[in-house]
Amino acid sequence: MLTEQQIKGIYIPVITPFTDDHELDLSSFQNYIKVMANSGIHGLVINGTTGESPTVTWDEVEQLVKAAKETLSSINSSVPIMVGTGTNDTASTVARTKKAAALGADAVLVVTPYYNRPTEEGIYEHFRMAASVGIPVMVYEIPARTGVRVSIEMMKKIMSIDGVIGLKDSTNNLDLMTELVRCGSKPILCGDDTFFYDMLTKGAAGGMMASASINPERFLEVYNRFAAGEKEEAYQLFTPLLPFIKNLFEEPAPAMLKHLLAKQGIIASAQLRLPLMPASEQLIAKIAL
Ligand SMILES: O=C(O)C1=N[C@H](C(=O)O)C[C@H](O)C1
Repeated sequence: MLTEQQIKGIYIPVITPFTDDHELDLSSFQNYIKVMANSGIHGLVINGTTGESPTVTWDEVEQLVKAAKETLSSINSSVPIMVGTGTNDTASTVARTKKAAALGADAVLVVTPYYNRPTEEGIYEHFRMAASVGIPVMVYEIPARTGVRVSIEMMKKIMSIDGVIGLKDSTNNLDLMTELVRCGSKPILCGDDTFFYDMLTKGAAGGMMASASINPERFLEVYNRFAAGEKEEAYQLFTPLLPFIKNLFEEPAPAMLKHLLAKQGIIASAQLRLPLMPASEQLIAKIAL
């Protein structure tokens, strides 16, 4: 199981490859997991936003976790696996969290409950219940997608729950993490790729970023330089990545990411499930590998 100390470095929220018939493509998935794990990244996240969680069934998530574990063991890799189990229903979140624990996940990623607009007390209870299962919980705050923004005071309370080991911060600004770090918070990973360098300077422990799937060593180098105290070098390495990151998210993710992974030959097809659509020809023309 993951510890707070292991929440650092580059975590890859993995895509879910589909065949052209929209079925799971486990063979591409296993190849992709192997490439990511061999690159030296610090962790993998299955069924995050990048994994198209809204259109992947729980039964499919279980197949993905089993396939990833099998691949990692075949290459003697100890890269930890985090599984997205958060929904906007506390009971189903708890049930999924129990199932992820039974599958041997190292931690779970639980998003702030979206759509039903709970009170802050309700959100606190949601995370408390998820953490009570006994597998480490990483909180995922992404207001632009959930439609709710947890106050800084409430996030401090949520972070103090036993079993919560850190926060993936996709709030699109530095206010939350600046205050949490000031109070000596549990580790925070940047979940908003363009902010990676800025968040490192404010005390982030690393990043959980979809863009790091493409040539992960570029992001690892930024992190390693920064961690070694070579901040200017890290900045000089990160700045040229920004146009690539912006293009990657210009259209709904992970369309462009899947296109690039297919182009690199890591997965067989860039297929998505509706309502997500393939990357446009205009965007494809903008990004040369
Ligand atoms: O897969 C995720 O989870 C990620 N979420 C962020 C988002 O959805 O905007 C971006 C991050 O790169 C990965």
